[in-house]
Amino acid sequence: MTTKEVLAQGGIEKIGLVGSFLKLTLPNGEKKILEKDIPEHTAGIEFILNTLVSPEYGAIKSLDEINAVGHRMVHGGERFSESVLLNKEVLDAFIACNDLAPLHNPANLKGVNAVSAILPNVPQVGVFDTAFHQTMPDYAYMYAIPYELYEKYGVRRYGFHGTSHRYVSQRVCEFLGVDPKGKKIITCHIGNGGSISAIKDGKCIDTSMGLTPLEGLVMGTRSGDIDAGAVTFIMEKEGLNATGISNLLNKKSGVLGVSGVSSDMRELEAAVAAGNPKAILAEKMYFYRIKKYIGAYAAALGGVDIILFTGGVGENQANCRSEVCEGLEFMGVKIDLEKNKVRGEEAIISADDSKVTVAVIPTDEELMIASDTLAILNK
Ligand SMILES: Nc1ncnc2c1ncn2[C@@H]1O[C@H](COP(=O)(O)OP(=O)(O)O)[C@@H](O)[C@H]1O
Ligand SMILES: CC(=O)OP(=O)(O)O
Ligand SMILES: [Mg+2]
Repeated sequence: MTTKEVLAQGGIEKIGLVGSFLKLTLPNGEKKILEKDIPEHTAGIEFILNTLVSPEYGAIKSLDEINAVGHRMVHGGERFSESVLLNKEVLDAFIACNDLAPLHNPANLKGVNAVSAILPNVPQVGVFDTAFHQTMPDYAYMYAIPYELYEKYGVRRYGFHGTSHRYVSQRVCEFLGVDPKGKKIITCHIGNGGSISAIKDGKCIDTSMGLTPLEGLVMGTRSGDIDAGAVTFIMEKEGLNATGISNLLNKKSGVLGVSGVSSDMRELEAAVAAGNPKAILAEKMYFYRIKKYIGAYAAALGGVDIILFTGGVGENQANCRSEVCEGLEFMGVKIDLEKNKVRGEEAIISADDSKVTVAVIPTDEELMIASDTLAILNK
């Protein structure tokens, strides 16, 4: 961690399915796919650790070299406003949030348990997606529904991708050589899931995701904002129960649902280039929603100094950035189309005479997790 050197990077896909594999990037940049039957998460963690120490791919010589393990944990509710050392009491509080993120939290816990089983004496740290957003004021995080639903079940807006919003908002200030104090920043994390945050003096004051990662932007397969009246209407017309409507809005909507083509923005771009009208519509909706949130957050912040793009789409797709910023000249946003051609690297993409600085900052949630873990270890 002194040099922040990446020794190995990778992830397992298709756990419990046919054709599961570990995708690995070696320090020299070489990519490998290691196919392996991985029925559940503990076997997956075991395979990762064995790969780390194997002579062929070995990044380390022995598991004894691992001083700590940091985990991305998605929903920490109101309990966690910063990263914490994991112990039984903390994990019980985390499990209590399972209902709020049924897709993410149980999987996170499996990762923790697997590491505990294999490396019982190594400290583990939890880094929560929701933590950075805990500074939102109540009038931004409350829903206008009966107050007792907040008291009984914690129904409120929490926000997600907080580790990414925290990293890029700090990093952009380092990159530009400015102090976060006094700065108004809008961070656009646009990946498979997408969210936007408004950040004042380094603190989050609003973010587009809510109780769950469904609110806000149009995403790959998620609808984002939708009239709750439309939700109950569809449930009645289509005879859907809670699970049915949740699947429809989380997995079959967004650009996939509108275009019928794909949830992947590269494939959507290809369909747009081929003139597919539904793909063109889906793309316009996707960009328009981002623009609306930028306008809203400029108002919430009382102005904006920096707008930045991150995430798979935000880092790579130039026309997303230019379409989103088009027409925002009135608020001092002027993109330089030549500079905007950048892909996956830190850059300023606004014109020299743009009042607002627009930037691309590739996110690095892993570095944030490692840094938090080290800081807690050193405490
Ligand atoms: N070179 C690229 N050009 C356009 N879109 C890209 C590019 N690379 C990745 N993407 C898009 O980024 C999205 C995935 O973003 P990512 O941040 O990896 O998602 P997540 O972490 O939420 O799974 C996909 O829609 C993908 O098509
Ligand atoms: C919380 C969330 O939406 O995460 P992801 O974008 O990784 O699905
Ligand atoms: Mg991501």
